[in-house]
Amino acid sequence: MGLSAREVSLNILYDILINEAFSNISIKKYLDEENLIHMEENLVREIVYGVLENDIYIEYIISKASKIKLKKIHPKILIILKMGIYQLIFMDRIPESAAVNESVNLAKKHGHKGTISFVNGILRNIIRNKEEFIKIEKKNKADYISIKYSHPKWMVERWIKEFGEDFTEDLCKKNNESPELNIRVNTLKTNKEKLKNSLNNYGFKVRDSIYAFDSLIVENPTKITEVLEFKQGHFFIQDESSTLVGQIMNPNQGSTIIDICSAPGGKSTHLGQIMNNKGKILSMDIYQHKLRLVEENAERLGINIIQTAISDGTKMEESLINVGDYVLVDAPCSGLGLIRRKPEIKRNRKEEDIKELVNIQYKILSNAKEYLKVGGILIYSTCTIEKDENSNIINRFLEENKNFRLVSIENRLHNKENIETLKDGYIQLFSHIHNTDGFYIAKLTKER
Ligand SMILES: C[S@@+](CC[C@H](N)C(=O)[O-])C[C@H]1O[C@@H](n2cnc3c(N)ncnc32)[C@H](O)[C@@H]1O
Repeated sequence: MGLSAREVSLNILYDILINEAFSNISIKKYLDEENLIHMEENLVREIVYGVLENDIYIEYIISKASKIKLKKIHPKILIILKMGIYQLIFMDRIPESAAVNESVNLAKKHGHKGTISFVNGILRNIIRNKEEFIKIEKKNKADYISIKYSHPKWMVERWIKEFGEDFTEDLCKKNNESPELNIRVNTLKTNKEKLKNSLNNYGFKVRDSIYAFDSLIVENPTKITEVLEFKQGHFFIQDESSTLVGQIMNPNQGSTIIDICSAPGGKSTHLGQIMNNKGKILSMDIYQHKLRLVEENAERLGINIIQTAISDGTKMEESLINVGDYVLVDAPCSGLGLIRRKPEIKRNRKEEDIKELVNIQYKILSNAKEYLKVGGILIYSTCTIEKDENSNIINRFLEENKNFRLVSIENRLHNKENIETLKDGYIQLFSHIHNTDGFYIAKLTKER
């Protein structure tokens, strides 16, 4: 007999929390292995994402309920407890008895007599005094936000300093809500209306996105990659924010584009689409295995003007100097704009990483400027909301390169709702304001 939904959830969470696996990859791997019915797959996703989103809060509850310190609890038993508490506190549709019994069954399989009564005791204690356990006794707002919305303290403090308390609370709250899936219509093969109709016929609920011309939002996307239109390359899964990069660059047909950090090819393939598959795109990345994804995606989408090349963007490629009509730096970044989709970022990302990333980003940008022809367009983008990785980088770059300036992107968005910086040549998107991933895009030109 195959594994139960909760056993699969335990394996996935162990993989993510202990082996630092990525949630999307681990979930796919385990769900592909087990043949769970649709409802059970949904339960797995709900428990896995729920525990990851609320990890700090759940640990806070355990620390109040357990005499044994968190670090002393066996990792598997701790995850079983977390899953049990998530079901008890955050899920309405699971009866308390089921949450306890299923957790005790898991403890029987993975622990011993002592751990069984430990799990049983803690969960029953929480049921008896729920209100007491969920109460957050913190006077300091940063501590409160950190526990309530399970974001590490350094992140909350950084954001409070940057954006203020209310903004940070709204952002952290939104980060724990499940995002909708966005797809980009491949206009080389179909159009928005045609694709909408086909997807509606399968029962998918689809609506237009706000800012991007070629994006659609799918409200019930389960198994969308199994439809014929996906296999035939009629669409690509890509957040609206990321689709705006190509839209803002808006390259002319026949141009030469250098995409320095291109894998898995979301933006390169979109640029190929905008250029009507005419011109040349050099898609580079530091990882060979990731470049294979660029090639696979280009093939599925019917784009043949992409040439891939392995290259470290921090090192100068002399052969590319003055070659690009357009250069894209979609830089490696802290990913703090993607927490809704990858909640494990909250746990794995460390504050010290940001400094290191800024160095890499600036080095890549400094090489990128050499690859651009005079009069060409340079786009810098990230999926983060950190000022150090975004506007601070661009301001420093402009300070040190007087031959570059920001270019207005006023007519490049379908809608201007809540965006006031279009004229200034950049945008910073936030999940709780724009309902997209947190994302930064700046458009610059080389004047001489
Ligand atoms: C934000 S992702 C790019 C996403 C891609 N542009 C897309 O739209 O699908 C950043 C990429 O930078 C690559 N990368 C990291 N360090 C790099 C470096 N030093 N040089 C070139 N690429 C690098 C990573 O492998 C990753 O694929």
